[in-house]
Amino acid sequence: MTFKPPLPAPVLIVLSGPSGVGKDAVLERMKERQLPGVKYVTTVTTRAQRPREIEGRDYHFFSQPEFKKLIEANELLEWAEVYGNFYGVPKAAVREALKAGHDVVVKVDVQGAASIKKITPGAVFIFLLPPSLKDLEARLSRRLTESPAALKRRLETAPHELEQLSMFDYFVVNHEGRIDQAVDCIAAILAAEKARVHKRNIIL
Ligand SMILES: Nc1ncnc2c1ncn2[C@@H]1O[C@H](COP(=O)(O)OP(=O)(O)OP(=O)(O)O)[C@@H](O)[C@H]1O
Ligand SMILES: Nc1nc2c(ncn2[C@@H]2O[C@H](COP(=O)(O)O)[C@@H](O)[C@H]2O)c(=O)[nH]1
Repeated sequence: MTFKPPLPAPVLIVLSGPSGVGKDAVLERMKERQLPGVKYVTTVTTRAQRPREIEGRDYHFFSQPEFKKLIEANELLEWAEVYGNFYGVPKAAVREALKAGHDVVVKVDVQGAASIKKITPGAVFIFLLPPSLKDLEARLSRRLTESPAALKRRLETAPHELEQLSMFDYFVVNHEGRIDQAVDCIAAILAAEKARVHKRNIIL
């Protein structure tokens, strides 16, 4: 008898969590650690570019009319208005990366995760959690990117987002000063998902 183990199927990871929990910090560390075969799809936003942000790395920065065109051309896997700006996931980039056999990671807010779950429940939904609301507030404040009013808005939204935990497949706690531990946990989830006997079906 000849035997070959099954080929692992590409996985679509949807990373979500309240603003300031550390999604970008975790993604940045994942990139630094060069997890093999993983592609990160940069999302599109109409939000103003922050001083240290780089076009194409942090976001694709679009004007509102340009964003509207993407919606009309059905080029976004999902889109949402978040804190007064528009954000969306470019469908073609996700599709092409999966087609090339890569595992794909996208970062969205909780409403984005809910939308993607409706479209393709076969994605893997990970909720990044803060150790406490106090830590979340400290992180968002330290980042110095939000006006006091915007900070308040984001912090008031967080408890409602945290109530959506049951929608997710996994939670990962981003403990203070332990980003690598969160990355280890995501890498373990990815490894387990790739070893599934019954593959998840990704429909885009
Ligand atoms: N484990 C951690 N320990 C300490 N500080 C952290 C940790 N993770 C992230 N931070 C810091 O917390 C702040 C918020 O992190 P980050 O910008 O990555 O959050 P985010 O979830 O991507 O936010 P948003 O949803 O608003 O884009 C940053 O200053 C980041 O350096
Ligand atoms: N639904 C979507 N949410 C997205 C997308 N890209 C980013 N985000 C989330 O928006 C908020 C605000 O982000 P910020 O950079 O202004 O702090 C945060 O939760 C992001 O994760 C997207 O394509 N769709």
